[in-house]
Amino acid sequence: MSGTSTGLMPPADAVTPVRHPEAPAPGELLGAHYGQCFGCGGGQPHGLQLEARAGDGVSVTAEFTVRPAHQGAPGLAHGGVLATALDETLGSLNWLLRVVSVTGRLETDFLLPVPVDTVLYLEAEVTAVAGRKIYSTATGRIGGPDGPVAVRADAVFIEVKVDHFIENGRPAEIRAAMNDPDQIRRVRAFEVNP
Ligand SMILES: CCCCCCCCCCCCCC(=O)SCCNC(=O)CCNC(=O)[C@H](O)C(C)(C)COP(=O)(O)OP(=O)(O)OC[C@H]1O[C@@H](n2cnc3c(N)ncnc32)[C@H](O)[C@@H]1OP(=O)(O)O
Repeated sequence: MSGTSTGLMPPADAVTPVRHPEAPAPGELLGAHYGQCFGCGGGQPHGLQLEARAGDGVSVTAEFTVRPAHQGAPGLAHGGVLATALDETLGSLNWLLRVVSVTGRLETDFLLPVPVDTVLYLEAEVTAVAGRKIYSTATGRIGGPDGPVAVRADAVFIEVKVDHFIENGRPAEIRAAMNDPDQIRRVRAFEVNP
């Protein structure tokens, strides 16, 4: 059973997550955090183009339709693509906390095969916060939002500053992002202290 790895257990001093007062309202579409993101960007034709919405508390929902480009076995989604869908949904929780964080650890259970053309109904929530560590969990259901859980994950995201991307990203893409007013707006929208 998942959720028991040492790195995924919140420490004793972890606190309950708090939804930022300026977080998008429940039901609001969050939009892509970066147009070239493989998980959510519109600029990646074979990407997941996952659309997440704010939920209640510190939670989000998202939908992802498995396309032929996402196959691993004939007619079935690749496990890495499903893990990406979970990772992306968990990453969009950043908008609710208004912090920038990156995946530190992602532990995934694959419970049911997911055929091409299936819509994966995803839900994610932050369960605890300890310093820069953000503990979260996600499920992906098939057959409808209340259908059986096909995939699930537990994760620890680590809060970073925007400098994390500027210092580590390839310069060409960083320059392009810094020159894109929409990108700057998006980053500011989920970073309290830019
Ligand atoms: C300009 C464009 C901006 C675009 C915005 C895009 C937003 C992105 C959206 C998301 C897109 C989708 C999502 C994606 O795809 S995000 C992409 C995939 N993830 C990454 O690339 C992350 C790569 N890793 C790193 O860069 C570093 O290792 C990080 C930054 C994570 C930590 O290195 P750093 O030197 O900063 O920190 P630290 O080592 O002092 O650790 C600090 C604390 O954290 C704890 N810890 C660390 N690792 C782990 C672990 N694996 N499990 C459990 N705990 C871990 C550690 O024990 C310590 O705890 P404590 O001692 O305090 O108790």
